[in-house]
Amino acid sequence: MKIPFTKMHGIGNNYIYIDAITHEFDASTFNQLAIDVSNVNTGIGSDGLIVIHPSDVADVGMRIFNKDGSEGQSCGNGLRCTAKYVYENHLVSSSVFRIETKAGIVTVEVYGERECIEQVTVDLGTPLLNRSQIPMHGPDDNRVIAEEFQVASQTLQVTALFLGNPNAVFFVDEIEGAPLHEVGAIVTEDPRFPDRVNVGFVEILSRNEMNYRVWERGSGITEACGTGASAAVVAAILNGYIERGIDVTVHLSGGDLCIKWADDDHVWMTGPAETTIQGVFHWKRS
Ligand SMILES: N[C@@H](CCC[C@H](N)C(=O)O)C(=O)O
Repeated sequence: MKIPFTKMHGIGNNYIYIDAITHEFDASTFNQLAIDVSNVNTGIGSDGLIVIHPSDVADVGMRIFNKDGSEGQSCGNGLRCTAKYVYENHLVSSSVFRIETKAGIVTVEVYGERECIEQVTVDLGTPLLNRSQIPMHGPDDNRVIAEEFQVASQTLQVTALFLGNPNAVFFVDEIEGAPLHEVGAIVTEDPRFPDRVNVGFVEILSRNEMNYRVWERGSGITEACGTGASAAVVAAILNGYIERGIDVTVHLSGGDLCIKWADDDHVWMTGPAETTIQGVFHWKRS
């Protein structure tokens, strides 16, 4: 089967994009297709698959499938790339438009020439802070802020919230020593998070700057996670490290994002989107 695709990335978080507005695909194959395109040896190599599809409730729709074939609810870097793709390909007319995701409808704004969008702002909406909304098991339905959290033999402090996807955030003294493998790989599968979780590590650099690294649910370590970095800014504000309502620069392995938790409760993320390859994947279904 021949699958036309575009490979795009947002600060290194790379996905294979298929356009289900222009082409027809069998939606029941998306989980397996994500596994197969992500394989660097027998596929294309990516952090997963993003399907751009028609929407009845917004201008376009987007679905995100991780490397292991599981479906996430949203994707911050993927939303910026989807916005670039649909605007450059004249699938929307205005530079401000709405994208449907499994986590709700988000508004995006693209900046640049019609054929060459470079930066995109995404209104990721309102973070969900109560335990049951993350979801996370526990004794009550309060917010999870610097809560003691046992991982193997260590006692850590976790701040958890839902912003597009479930996120657990740990603050560390130095990002280079962040235990991505030792803690990230374990916590993402921890039964206290019934839907699994994205695991982020944050080093606070100043009142408006932080380093962030991530172990993504379903994909492992990636160069960047837009919803995760946005959740990390909210977590830093909840812990009193950063003030609300200001632009925060988040340094990720693949580049920087500008993120603000505004006074109206919405979280705004701005960053680049890039196209790297267009082609046809010759898919031998496994
Ligand atoms: N990389 C993404 C998030 C992708 C989904 C995530 N792994 C999940 O399943 O929750 C981003 O940029 O937000």
